[in-house]
Amino acid sequence: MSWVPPDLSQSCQAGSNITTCQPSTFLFLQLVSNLFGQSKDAVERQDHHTDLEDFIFGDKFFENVAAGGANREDNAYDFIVVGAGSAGCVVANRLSEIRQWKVLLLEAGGDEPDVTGVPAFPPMLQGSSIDWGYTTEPQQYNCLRRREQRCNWPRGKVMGGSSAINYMIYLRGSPEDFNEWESMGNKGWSYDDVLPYFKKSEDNHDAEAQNTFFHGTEGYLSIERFPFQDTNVNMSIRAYQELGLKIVDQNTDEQIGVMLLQQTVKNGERQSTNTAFIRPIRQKRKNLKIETNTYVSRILINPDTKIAYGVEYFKNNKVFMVTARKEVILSAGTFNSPKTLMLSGIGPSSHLNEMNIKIIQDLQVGYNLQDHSTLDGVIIALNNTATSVSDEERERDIRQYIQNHNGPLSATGTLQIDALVQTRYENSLDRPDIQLLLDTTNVQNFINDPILTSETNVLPLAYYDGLMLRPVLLSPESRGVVKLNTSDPVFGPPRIFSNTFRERIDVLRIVEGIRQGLNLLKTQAYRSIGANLVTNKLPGCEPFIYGSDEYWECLMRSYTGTLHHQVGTCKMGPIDDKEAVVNPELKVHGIKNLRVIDASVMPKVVRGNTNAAVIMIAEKGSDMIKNDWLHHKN
Ligand SMILES: Cc1cc2nc3c(=O)[nH]c(=O)nc-3n(C[C@H](O)[C@H](O)[C@H](O)COP(=O)(O)OP(=O)(O)OC[C@H]3O[C@@H](n4cnc5c(N)ncnc54)[C@H](O)[C@@H]3O)c2cc1C
Repeated sequence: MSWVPPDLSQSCQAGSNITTCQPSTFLFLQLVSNLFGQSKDAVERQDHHTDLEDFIFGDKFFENVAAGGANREDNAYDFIVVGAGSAGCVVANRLSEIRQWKVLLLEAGGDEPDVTGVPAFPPMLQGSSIDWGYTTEPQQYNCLRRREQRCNWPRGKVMGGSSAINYMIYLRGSPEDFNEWESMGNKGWSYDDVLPYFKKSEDNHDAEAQNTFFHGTEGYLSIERFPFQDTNVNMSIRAYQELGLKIVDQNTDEQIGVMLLQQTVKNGERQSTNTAFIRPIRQKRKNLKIETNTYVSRILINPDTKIAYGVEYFKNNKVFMVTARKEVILSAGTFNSPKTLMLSGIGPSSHLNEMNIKIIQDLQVGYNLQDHSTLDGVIIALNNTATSVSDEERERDIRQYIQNHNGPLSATGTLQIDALVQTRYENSLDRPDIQLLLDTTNVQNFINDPILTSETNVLPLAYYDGLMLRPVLLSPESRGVVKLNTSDPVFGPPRIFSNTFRERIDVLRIVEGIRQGLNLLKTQAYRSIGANLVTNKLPGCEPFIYGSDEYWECLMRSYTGTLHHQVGTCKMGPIDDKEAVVNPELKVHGIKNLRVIDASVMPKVVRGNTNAAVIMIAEKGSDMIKNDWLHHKN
């Protein structure tokens, strides 16, 4: 099954006045698909995407299955891991290290196509065949100018999950984030407890690896800088230094400052958790079975004993059941882990009643949703780079990348710079509350049609003539909720009520973040290239004075953005925490032999990009499982 790029014809109408709607973009995507659409994973599997829509279900759905409509896979496993994303790939690797354990890894998507490997390509992965394509529900606080007032919240549906489509930033968060988790009743999750697990997965060969207190060199996951920096990268780092920010390694105990980011890459190629943790063992460990294009619909739980004993899944239009002798581990991510729990009878009783699902355990599944929010629309025009590269230049860059994994396509443009700052609203001593990122953009397209520009943002990050300043809210107060789809709970997308910017403090922090970021324009570095702020007002915000607090708030609510760091919907917490879904050992409260291990368990989002912390959670969770079954139960 080869990769299918996003379908721009959905957005581009005849007469669209932006360049990404021109035929050259369609041809470029076709070229990329031809060159990078296949997967280098060894066995090109014969299975096809399950045409789930063809499967009929309704009120009697689960009764039919229970009555024998399902094929039972008699071959029991010790552990079943649901979802091969950032967490699931790590867990499957670590559990299958124990030779006598039989491990089954089930993934709804297919093999990871080669297109994910190219660092400059993430924009074109969103909306492509390896994205679940979720959107938020329309709300009064956010996404007001987006199509149908919904923001796109992509998630990877592929081996590697979201680590295969993300921007590869490796940033762990502040030590105090983890101490805070512990202070919320999660014993064993302080920074001292989790640091060894960050180091365990890390294989860092850059200079900072010499600081062996914080960095590891023997893990599966390669952490490196990109091999290519264009002139604006170094110029922007100099500018931040002019503003007084120190260059620091933000993956130590010091975050406030600026750095050329560490990335999940190896020799100019992405390291998803599939690439790092599964590829090296996939054909070697006989006790690990991987099933792709396999959609898990629910966890099988005995309602009397409350013991989880397997899963039910769909593949090739057939429904199967498979059993787990020891545990089921749910690693389906922030949206699909709560969804799967609710379909299995674990969730808030009011919602499960409404959905006619028999309640096995009443827990606040789906609540506590948090995200790192940002906005589109604060644009700095540069005079030293061009968006309009010729076909020849693009082909030259592709050739260079294929030959030696170098050149403009081996990096994410200016997105490889990270500044972490504090606003006046931050009370902690040394934790940042705003991340300043510099995304790349095409200025004229954005002025012509900001919504269409973001919908058709598929070209490599390497080609740009403007910077989109993105202040990112690191410690949001707003909390959202995930619920089941009312008309199609099993196969339909979950309903995501993001509640982004519902709390006023979140807006205030971003406003100050914008102002701090715009100080870049005062620096010698930016002045010397004639960089200037694009002050055209965006549609919907014309009534406000450009640059006023009200104008920035209008942009936030109209052109809401996300760093895609949604977490928290199966919150980790002790039994007396009314919102908690899993305990500090990641076991679902009240249920035996079922854990959740993924981004959904974070009680509070870390003040860094979430992939590194998810991988750490998976490393630590795997050790907890080993400890239980090797040392206590057997
Ligand atoms: C576009 C984007 C950019 C990002 N950029 C960065 C970044 O630069 N740095 C960073 O640190 N973080 C980034 N993140 C966030 C980070 O990648 C995620 O926090 C992390 O990958 C989440 O890991 P997870 O294991 O919880 O979920 P996922 O990695 O999403 O894995 C869940 C897996 O479960 C599978 N699955 C779901 N439901 C089922 C089912 N019912 N049956 C079978 N399988 C199922 C999915 O297909 C998927 O493979 C980004 C995320 C996105 C989407």
